[in-house]
Amino acid sequence: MEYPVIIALDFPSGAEVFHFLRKFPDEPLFVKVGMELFYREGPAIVQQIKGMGHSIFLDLKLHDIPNTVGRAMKGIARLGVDLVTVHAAGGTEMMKAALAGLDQGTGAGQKRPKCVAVTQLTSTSEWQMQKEQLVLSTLEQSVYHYAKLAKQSGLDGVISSVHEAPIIRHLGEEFLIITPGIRLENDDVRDQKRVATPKQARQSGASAIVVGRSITESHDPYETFLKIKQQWELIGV
Ligand SMILES: O=C(O)c1cc(=O)[nH]c(=O)n1[C@@H]1O[C@H](COP(=O)(O)O)[C@@H](O)[C@H]1O
Repeated sequence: MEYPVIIALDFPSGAEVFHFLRKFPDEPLFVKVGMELFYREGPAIVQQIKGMGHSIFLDLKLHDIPNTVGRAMKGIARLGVDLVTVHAAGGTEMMKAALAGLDQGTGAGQKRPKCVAVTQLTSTSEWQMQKEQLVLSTLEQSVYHYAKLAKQSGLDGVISSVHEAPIIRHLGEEFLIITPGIRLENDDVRDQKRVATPKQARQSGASAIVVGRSITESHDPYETFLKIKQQWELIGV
């Protein structure tokens, strides 16, 4: 992807986002607006960040009946974002409805936002998945199964941990594999369960990484961002 390091803007308010973005030089970034920020600030925050020249991953992880998801995606496409998410657990009918909604909401001459499916969250362990979701396969099998359903539904890719990226890559070079749960060597894992470094992500065939707190809570976010980008770029593919 053009911008392989996506910064998760997990802040409680727009004011904090702009304070954070001022620490970066004037260059385009790929940033993720998630539920915390979007539910507080609404669609205006998307327009404001877009106005600064950044690409936007609007991560609202839609998971509802096909009709509702399709209609919601129609509205989301009108925001002119670059990437959106659904939960693969919503099923193929729902994922197809999401794409149809995005197509309907994309204006003439605009690009349809890319749509990727969350497989198993990186905060889920295999034990949890088996006990709480009653999915009695390995975690890798579940993620791969969801990735195949996403592909069959016509989606552009998936979100998974770095650990499942190599097997998902069998679904094709063009299929996007976006991997959160990224930590630098000595970082605290916190609520994540399946983590990896940027270097491991690149080596595993990920298309891009999502990094939140390692950058947002760093004493020098821009320097940490550059360090992560460098780790990514140093690995040949
Ligand atoms: O869809 C996501 O972006 C996502 C999926 C997933 O399985 N795990 C996951 O951590 N994320 C997001 O990636 C970001 C990770 O944040 P940090 O753990 O602070 O790097 C958060 O914004 C999560 O919402």
